[in-house]
Formats: sequence, structure tokens, C-alpha cells
Amino acid sequence: MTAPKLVVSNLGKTFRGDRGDVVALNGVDLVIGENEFVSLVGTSGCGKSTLLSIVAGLESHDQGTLTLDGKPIRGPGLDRGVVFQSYTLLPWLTTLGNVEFALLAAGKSRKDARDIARSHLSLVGLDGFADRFPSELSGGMKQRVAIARALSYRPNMLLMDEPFGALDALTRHHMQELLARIWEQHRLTVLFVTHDVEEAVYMSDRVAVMSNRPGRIKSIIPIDLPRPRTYEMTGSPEFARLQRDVLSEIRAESIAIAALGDALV
Ligand SMILES: Nc1ncnc2c1ncn2[C@@H]1O[C@H](COP(=O)(O)OP(=O)(O)OP(=O)(O)O)[C@@H](O)[C@H]1O
Repeated sequence: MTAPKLVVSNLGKTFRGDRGDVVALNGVDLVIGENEFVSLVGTSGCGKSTLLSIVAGLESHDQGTLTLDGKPIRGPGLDRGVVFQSYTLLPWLTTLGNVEFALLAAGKSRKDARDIARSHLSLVGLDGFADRFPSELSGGMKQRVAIARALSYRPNMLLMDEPFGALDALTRHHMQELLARIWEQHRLTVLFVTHDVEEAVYMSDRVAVMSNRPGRIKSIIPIDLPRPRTYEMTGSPEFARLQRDVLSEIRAESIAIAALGDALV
């Protein structure tokens, strides 16, 4: 692995509520190296989004430590770009305006913000769509804007929570290829939450599988497929083997949930 970028140690999170406490995470250990692409997979409700939100600084934690570039994460910051499944664009701003907005908030001059926004819209293949409003864009295009916006202020790390989860299969494949190309050119450090095992294997350097709730990192599977990744690779025996390895780790957790259900009947 490259030099550690994100270091998560013994992280825990309990949601406290009137109807009882939910221990979402307990003892999460994860190190992501500089320029590494790591996917987080696991059964529904195991705590993937909670972990990503804590790294984003949008959620607090009550146990353990986490650092980015050696500095403790204490809240949201421009050192992390976040992309969610929902497009989170401002409907009253154009495509260009949505990207500029983040840059102006980050303290860029109007001219720099415009230039950087245009170059990032170009990076995600949206030349010619700068003046469109979100309501005029397809889901895939909206997500391209969200990615352009997250990358535009040059974060140290990109955090993505099911970014392609709401897209149809074809658009999803296009977006995976686009992100893989951007990653291969710019070598970003990425934490990527997904339910889609094929997507995780295709995109990642390593896939981290979480245990059932309370979530922790149960196993890490290195994806030693060559780069650049191509869709032809998804048909290879090696790809199938990696997919099976990840799936069997997740499946063991689903079986544990089912067995618990049987024991309670
Ligand atoms: N704000 C909250 N208050 C109370 N409980 C919460 C809150 N957010 C999440 N939880 C609980 O924490 C656990 C982990 O949720 P989380 O959304 O992180 O899981 P996940 O792995 O991302 O799930 P999915 O794959 O279904 O999106 C779940 O049991 C969930 O109900």
C-alpha cells in the first residue's frame, strides 16, 4: 500500500434514541493509502453510510480516532469532496453555477471559479451543457455535475456514497468507466460505498467487506487486476473469481442474519 492517507482506528458510533440505542459501528479499523481506490461493501444496514458520513465529518463518532493526512477529522471540510446517491444540485443554478458556487464558497475569485468550473465540466464530458439547469439534465448528467463539483476544489480525498445507485444499468456502466478514467488520470484517494459487487471489483484497488451491525471491517480483498480497467475484464475468469470472493464474504454475513432470525422464531 502507498503512504497512509486516511487512518480509522477502533471507530465506534451509537445512535441514541427514545426507542433505544442503535450501535451502528464498533471497532472499525481501516487504512486507505494515498491515491488508493477502496470500496466499502456489506449487508444492508451494516453501517457503510454511517462510516462514510463520519469520514465526511457530517456525523460524529463516540469511540476511536480518525485522521486524514495525519490531522484529526473534526467536521466537514474542503479537504474532502462528497458525492451522494441523490444529486444534491441547487435547482436554481445552472450546471456551471452549481460548480462555481462551491469554488466561490472555497474563496476563489470569480474568474478563477469560472475557469476551474468550465475545465471540470469538460473533464466529466459536459462541455456545452454549462447553461442548462438541473431539471434539464438526465440523472447521469446530474451526477457528472456532482462529481465535477466535488473534484473542482481539489480535495485530498473523494467520498462517494452509492453515487450511481439511482442510475439505469447502461448509464451506470458509462459513469463507472468515466470515474475509472478520471481516477487513472488523476490518481485520487477514494472511499466508495456500493451494493454492487461487480462495480466494487471493477473500480477498486481493494474491497473492504463490513460485518453485520455493529459494523467493523471484516475482511479486505485486494483487486490485482491491471489498469486501465476495461469492460472486457469483467468477463475474465480472474474477475469472476474476485467477484465470488467478495460475494462469499458478504453472503456469510447474510446467512448469519438469517440464522439469527430463525433462532428468534
Ligand atoms: N440517524 C440515525 N438514527 C438512528 N439510527 C440510525 C441513523 N442512521 C443510521 N442508523 C442506523 O444505523 C445502522 C447503520 O445504518 P447505515 O445507513 O450506515 O447502513 P448501510 O450499511 O449504509 O445501509 P444500506 O446498505 O441499507 O444503505 C442501521 O441500523 C440504521 O438504521
